[in-house]
Amino acid sequence: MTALAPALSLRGLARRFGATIAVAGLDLDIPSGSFYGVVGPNGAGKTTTLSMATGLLVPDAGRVLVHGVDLWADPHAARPLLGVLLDGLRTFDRLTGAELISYAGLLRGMPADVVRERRDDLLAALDLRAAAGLLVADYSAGMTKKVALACALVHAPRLLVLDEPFEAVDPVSATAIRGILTRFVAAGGTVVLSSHVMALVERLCDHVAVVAAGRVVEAGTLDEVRRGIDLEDRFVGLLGGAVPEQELAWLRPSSA
Ligand SMILES: Nc1ncnc2c1ncn2[C@@H]1O[C@H](COP(=O)(O)OP(=O)(O)OP(=O)(O)O)[C@@H](O)[C@H]1O
Repeated sequence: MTALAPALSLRGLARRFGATIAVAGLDLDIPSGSFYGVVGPNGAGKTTTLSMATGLLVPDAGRVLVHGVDLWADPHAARPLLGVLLDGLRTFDRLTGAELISYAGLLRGMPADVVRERRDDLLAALDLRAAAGLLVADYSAGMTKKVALACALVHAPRLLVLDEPFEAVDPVSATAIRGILTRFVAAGGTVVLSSHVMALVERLCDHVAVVAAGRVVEAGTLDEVRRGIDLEDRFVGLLGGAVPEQELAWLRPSSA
């Protein structure tokens, strides 16, 4: 591990599912201390990339370095550095929210009293105190996302990788999460998040990568990527031509 190493380095990352090439030799460096947004159209390979970058999906090829540590060669050294929230990841939903956070902390080998203290802090910070004793199976989509975020934060990782962390989360909770993440980066942590909400990426992130067809098509600081225009306009300019405009002539209320 070196002080100068990027928080996350992806080199030649590749993965296919049958005939589908989900990630096609993707290279990306996430500087330490950055708030990094990953954007791209549906099916671009973002979730597959983040799954391989966090040890949850075996790559067909390529390397993942977390603060200079090779994740797939030395997972025991790399995993403690990582906090992960992935879209659609199954969780132990027969536990209560409080139990799930405790379980995540204890699994990381943390002392029980520290886990208890951090669990209570996280439940309060994410407005989950009233739901702490409910089964996660009975949580709403936004509450499930918040408790999963708490599990990703409990061991105070150096690098947080979050797939769509704001999806389904109400505006008050989203503000609280933004505050938590901003303070985490200000304290020297690194956040990588994927999102389809360009305004959110522009507001939060200092770097952005645009991914399409399993590759990075543009990456750099927010200003380098958006080139003086809105990120959304830049995104559509880069990729909009890929989606043909299809006239749905039958889609008229009167044509039933
Ligand atoms: N488990 C799987 N089995 C088969 N194909 C998969 C699987 N996971 C992903 N794919 C395919 O890989 C490609 C990339 O999917 P991925 O979920 O990584 O994209 P994404 O950029 O996260 O999309 P979205 O923005 O819609 O969430 C898609 O064509 C998808 O159908």
